[in-house]
Amino acid sequence: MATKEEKQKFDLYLLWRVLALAKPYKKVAILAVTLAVLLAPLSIARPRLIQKMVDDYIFVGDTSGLTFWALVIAGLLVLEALCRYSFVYSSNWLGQSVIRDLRVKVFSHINSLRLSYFDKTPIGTSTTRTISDIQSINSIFAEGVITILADLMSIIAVLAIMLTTSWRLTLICLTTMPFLMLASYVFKEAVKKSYQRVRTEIQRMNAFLQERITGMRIVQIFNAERGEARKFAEINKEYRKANIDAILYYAIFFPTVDIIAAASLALMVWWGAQDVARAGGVTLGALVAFPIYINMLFRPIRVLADKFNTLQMGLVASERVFKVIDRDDQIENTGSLQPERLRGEVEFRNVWFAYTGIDWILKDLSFKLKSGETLAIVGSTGSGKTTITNVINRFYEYQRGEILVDGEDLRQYELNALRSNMAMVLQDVFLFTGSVLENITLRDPDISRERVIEAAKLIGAHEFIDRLPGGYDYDVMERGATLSMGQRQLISFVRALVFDPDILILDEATSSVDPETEGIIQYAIEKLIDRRTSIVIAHRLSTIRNADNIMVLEKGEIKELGPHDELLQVEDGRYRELYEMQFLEAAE
Ligand SMILES: Nc1ncnc2c1ncn2[C@@H]1O[C@H](COP(=O)(O)OP(=O)(O)OP(=O)(O)O)[C@@H](O)[C@H]1O
Repeated sequence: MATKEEKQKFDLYLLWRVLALAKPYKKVAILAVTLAVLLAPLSIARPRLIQKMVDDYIFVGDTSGLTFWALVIAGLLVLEALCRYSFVYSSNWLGQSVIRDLRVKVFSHINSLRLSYFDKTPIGTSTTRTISDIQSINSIFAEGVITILADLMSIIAVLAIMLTTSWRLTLICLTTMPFLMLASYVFKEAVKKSYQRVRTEIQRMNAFLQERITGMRIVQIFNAERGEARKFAEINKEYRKANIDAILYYAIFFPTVDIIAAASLALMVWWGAQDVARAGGVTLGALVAFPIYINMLFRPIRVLADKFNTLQMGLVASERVFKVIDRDDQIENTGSLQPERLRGEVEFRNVWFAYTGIDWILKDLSFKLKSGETLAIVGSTGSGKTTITNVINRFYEYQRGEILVDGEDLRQYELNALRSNMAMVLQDVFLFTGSVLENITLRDPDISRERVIEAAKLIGAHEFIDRLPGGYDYDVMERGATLSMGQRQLISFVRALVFDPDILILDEATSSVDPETEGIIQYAIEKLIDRRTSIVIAHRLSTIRNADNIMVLEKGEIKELGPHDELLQVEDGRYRELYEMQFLEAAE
């Protein structure tokens, strides 16, 4: 456990790090701080002038200068309003600019993390970090540091003017301070706790909702709506309770401060009136100005405790965001080879791989693919087929052995150069919200519409895309929900083809489609793998038959490897068994 001192040091470090983010906006930051400092004397000038008007003019029955001073007060009011507007605008502008930059930074960083990070981190967490946590950092600028500074400045200024006006009256007013301090402390701690609960509950609610909506089919098909609704109602109830608790503390605290302020005022009037009557040191003007001073003193104190909490919460959020940014979990990218194109030779030499520890998923794998060859991988579920494709892409790092591409170690290639020469078609096609065209080009400006159409025509997808309302501009709903499985697959084939990869990795979908679509897909795959090195996790008899080699994988080991005809000859062979049981049956 960190000691309180360590915690404070850490908070200061976090604060410094957050403030350092404002470096590119130094001028605006200086402007905001200057305005904060300027506002304090500006706001106390008014009551001071009122005091002067009472004492120097009204009290002595001279009305000659009243208009002038009234105009000065009005002018000051306008100036203060302008300064306050500029202050609020500049501090929020600063906060929003900083978090805009930070969001981009976090998003880019998340994009570069290894896939293993996402295996361990729920999607909801990454979204929370990029959106709501960063939003809280804005409050450090907009409601935290600079406004706290402004409030402190105005407290100091008010106290100074009060003391110079009448130190006795000031001391009378301050007798209630210990009560105020105590109330602020209790409030601050209580609200902090309930806000922490609010945050936890909202995180739970986010995660729950996200998962249920994603898995809506399962919920509905198994009639789980009622159970899920009950669970949701439970989380919702906790969320409501945490919020109400927080609001309750505000409801108690603010009237308490008002009562304390009223007590100060009452004490001041009681004592001050007697003093004026006695013709002591207090002037009538001071008695008129003091209630305004008291109001000005209590107003910032009233919100200060709350602002410290906001600052604290902003710091907690910043700690989480920095944790993501500091995560050094990228795939090592130290290679320097950046070939324009690859010949497409792939070789595995005694490759071992485990997702965790020594739980080997790939065991001593060795095989070779010549340029332009197709390798079909078959094997039972969980045998490691997808894993092979994951390590070639460097989504995950293999631990032992060597993978060579065109005779060079995979790690010798610059990651982007390597990946730009490889394409992957996943079984579970993922489409983003946007047009068909955008889903194919992935917003790469170098890929023209003509090229997309050409690729679509080549693999026989053009006709179906053209028939969609709007054609290539047809709006794909989230994850492509409005398209059929076959259509989604075809779009992902075009996507792979326009990138014209030298090595293609294809995870064939197992979902059955109607015979006509099946024909189109089969044709598309043939075109796709034609004359380029391809590794296909194969489920179609046609793909397997056409492949140069077939690898039968079992528990991460190669059981058989060779061309279709050769493997079929193996007596009691695994491929022969699979072929007869699975593929022939499916084909029939
Ligand atoms: N991200 C991961 N983290 C940890 N273990 C994983 C991960 N992905 C896969 N595995 C494990 O690795 C093993 C091989 O998985 P893989 O996905 O490569 O199998 P597969 O042959 O492609 O199976 P399928 O035909 O069902 O897609 C499985 O036991 C699986 O549980």
